[in-house]
Order: sequence, then C-alpha cells, then structure tokens
Amino acid sequence: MDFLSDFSDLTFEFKPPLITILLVTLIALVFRLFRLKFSPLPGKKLPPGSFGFPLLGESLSFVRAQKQDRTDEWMQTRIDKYGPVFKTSLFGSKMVVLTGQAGSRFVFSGGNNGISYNQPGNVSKVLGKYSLFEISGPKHKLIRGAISNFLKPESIQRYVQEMDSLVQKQLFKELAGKDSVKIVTLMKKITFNVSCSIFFGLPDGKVKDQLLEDFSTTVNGTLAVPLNFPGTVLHRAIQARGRVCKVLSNLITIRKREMEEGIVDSQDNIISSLVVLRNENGEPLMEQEILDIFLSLIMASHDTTTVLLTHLVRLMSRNSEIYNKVLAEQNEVVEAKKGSDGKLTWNEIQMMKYTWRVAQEVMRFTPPILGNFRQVTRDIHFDGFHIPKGWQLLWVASSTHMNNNIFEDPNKFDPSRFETSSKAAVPPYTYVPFGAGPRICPGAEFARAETLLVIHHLITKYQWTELIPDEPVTREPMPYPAMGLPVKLYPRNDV
Ligand code: HEM
Repeated sequence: MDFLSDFSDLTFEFKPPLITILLVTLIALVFRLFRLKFSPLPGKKLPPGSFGFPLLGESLSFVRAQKQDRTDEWMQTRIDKYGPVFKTSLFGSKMVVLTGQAGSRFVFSGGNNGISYNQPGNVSKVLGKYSLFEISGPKHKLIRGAISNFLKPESIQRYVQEMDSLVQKQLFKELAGKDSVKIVTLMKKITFNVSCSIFFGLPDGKVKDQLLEDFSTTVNGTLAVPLNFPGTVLHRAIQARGRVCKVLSNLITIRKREMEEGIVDSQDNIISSLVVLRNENGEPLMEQEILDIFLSLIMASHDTTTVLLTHLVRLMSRNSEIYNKVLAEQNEVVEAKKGSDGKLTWNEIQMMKYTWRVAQEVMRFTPPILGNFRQVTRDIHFDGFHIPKGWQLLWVASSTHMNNNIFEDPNKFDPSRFETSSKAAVPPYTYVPFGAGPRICPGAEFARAETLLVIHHLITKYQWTELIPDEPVTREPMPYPAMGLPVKLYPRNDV
C-alpha cells in the first residue's frame, strides 16, 4: 500500500517543463502534416482492407489458401471484415477485390470505363502481345467476332459429330484394357485433342502428343517467377512457346495452300477463319497475331473444360443419386439413337438437360476460373470508394456464387437452381463461371457440348470409384485434385 501511495505521489508531482510540452506538440503536428502531404491519396476514400506486409502484401496467405483450396475462406474472412469490396496487395500490385452482383456488374460492364483487360505478370511474355488476353478495342472486336462465329451453336452443329468421334476415340484409346485411370490426365488429353483437331485440323500422332507437352510447359510460364535465363521455368516456357508456334505456323502454311487450291473452305476451322479475316482497311492479320491468338485459345479452352469434367466425375463418384439420374438421362439418349449410326448430334446434346444442370451447379461450387484481373487505367469510383489509376481489380466468381443473399442455402448442392422454370431464376451478374459482358467466354457452348459428350460416353460404359478417399484439391491456379483423381473403373457390362 505504501509503495502505491508513494508512486501516486510521484506521478502527481511530475510536471514537465513548458518547453517539452511545446516540443512534443510540434513534432506531432509536423508528423501529421507530413503524413497528409505524402499520403498517396489525401482526402480520397479508398476501399477498406489491408495491404498486408511491405512488398509481400497478402500474397503469402493468398497463395497458401489457394494451395489448400481455401481461397473462398480467405475471401470470406475479408468480406466479413470489410464488405464485398476490399483492398489488398497481391503479387506486388495494389488491388481491389470485387464480389457480389454490383461488383461483377461494375467490372464486366465494358465500354470506356477506365478498366482494361491486360493481364499481369508473364502472360504476355508467354502467350504473346497479340493474345486475346492482351488486345482490346477494334482489333479485339474483329478477332472475337471471328472466333465467336466459329464457336456459336449454329457452327457447333456442323462439327459436333466430328467432336463426338474424337471424344469416343480418345476416351476408349486411353481406357482400353485399364482398370484404373487418372481422370485429370485423361480429361486433359481429350480436351486438348478435341481443340487441336476442331480448331486447327491437326491429325493424331506424335506431333500432337509433343504439342500437348510443349503447351503445358508454355502455360507453366504464366505463373513463374519473372526471370528469363537458362534453367528458369519462364525460360523453358518461352522455348516451348517457340516449338508450339513452329507447329502452328506449319499448319497455317498448309491451310493457306489448301485454300488457294480450293480444297477447303474459309469456315471449316479457326485457321481458315483468321487467315481470311480483314480489318476495316482490308488488311489481313500478321502471322504472329494469328499464332498468339491460337495460343490464347488453347489456353482458354483446355484447362477450363478439364477442370469442369474432373469435378463432375468426382461429384458423381461421391453422390450416387446424381450419378443414377445422369445415367438415366444418358440412357434415354442411347435409346433415342438406337437404329441410327450412333453418332451424337446437336439434338441429343439438347436432351441432356439434367446433366448440364449438374455441371452448372459444379461450376457454382468450383468455378474453373476463380476470377480474373483487370487494370485500372484512370482514377475510377465504385460504391463511394476511390480506386486509383495503376491499381488492379480482381473479380471473384466463387464468393459471388456462395452469397446467401443470391443463392438460397448456397452450401447445398442443388442442380434444380438452374431449371429454366425455377421461380428463383438466377439474376444477372450473379452466376459468372463464364464471366459476363463484352469479354464473356465465347466458348461456353463449345464447352457444354464437349462436356456432355464426354460424360455421355463415360457414364454409359463405366462406373467408377475414387482410389484416394478425400483427395484434397489444390488451386495452382486451376482447382485440381492434388493427385490427379485416380479412379478404379468398372466397365458397365460387368457392373
Ligand atoms: C468450362 C469451361 C470454360 C470456362 C469455365 C470458361 C471461363 C471463361 C471466363 C470466366 C472467361 C472470361 C474471363 C474474364 O472476363 O476475365 C473466359 C474467356 C474466354 N474463353 Fe472461356 N471458359 C471455358 C471454356 C472455353 C472454351 C472451350 C473456349 C474455346 C473454345 C473458351 C474461349 C475463351 C476465350 C477466347 C476467352 C476470351 C474472350 C475475350 O477476351 O473476349 N473458353 N472463359
């Protein structure tokens, strides 16, 4: 007690000299003025959030969450703390993450809105400066028009039977005599094979197999450390890109010759469509432009559809009710085709409504593309927040898909959400696995046809069980089962 009273006396009697008080006040004032003057945006209301550690930002925790397939949790923690729009710092860039309907609408609205599509990092080094992910304005419109024309339902109807043959051939070649298979490898081979045959007319064989290997090495470079010297991932990617371009360049030469000789027409594959394309001045595309577009097209079509197929197969091995309903629908298709040549057409694809609703719900839970970046080209405003020029935006599909104000009971797997007669129709900009607006995926119908054909042939011939129970998923950045989803196969006639 004595000690306490002595101490309180001391405190009470401490009287700092006036000069000290003045000095402290002055330092505090100067410090405050300094912060105001040198704050990057005095008086501007930035979105809430944290930039994390100097230089590293929040990259480490984000990458860790991606690897553990906990990106949704990473996002949700921040959404709960800051709201659906928050700032962060990832991979060396200041960034605003946008989720929810309003955020998606803002990013996807297009026009001259101060938001450009350019991708960060190595994407342009690896896929080329003319890739679809880099170009904008009239050039983008022109090329997108040609590609969309080739990928629209009317065009798919022309080549869907060829697609069906390719799927069957590749599927049964890979599964023949096997009692187990890694689904990721299988689906990668099928989707790559279909894309290369339908887009470029590339026949089966060693060249195609080597192309898949080189293309995979090329894609690895998009996420590599940006160091380009022998031995680095980026260097290997750029070398592999060179080999991919060589093969594609040969195909362009052959196709041009065939077109001159009148053997093929200008609409029968993407090479022809781009070779005959002219801008408003009547100028053709340079070969380098065509090559970069091809690379971006393979990149856009290949892993995305593989992820969807992988997660569909995984879901059906875990959920027998859904497996049986999909099987029943696909058996109806088999019945409808009895007595014909057996090749599936556009009409049969339209019969597979339930299967596609399951696929849609799979993409709500696991969008193959988590989201994507945009660049802010001038100061912009959203929802009362200032977003400075030079920052990046990141739109995120999964957080929007799991929002319980949009999707009732979002953690329930329920394909009936996508019934067209459903009273709770999905509002615009809330279900965005294919993006939205002027950059919406032009390959959505192609992906639908391909997915349904693969599932049709797989489920009508096989049943399967997972070989690694509870195999984790890791996003690097595509969400794949960590061990490639090995499954045991049971041919249907033995089941
Ligand atoms: C399940 C499969 C697929 C998914 C989930 C998917 C998803 C997406 C998304 C989200 C975007 C927009 C990215 C953004 O706005 O930031 C996109 C763009 C694109 N997709 Fe897909 N995609 C799939 C399959 C395909 C296929 C099969 C093709 C080609 C046949 C394709 C070609 C493209 C192209 C060319 C773009 C760029 C469009 C542009 O910039 O104008 N995609 N895709």
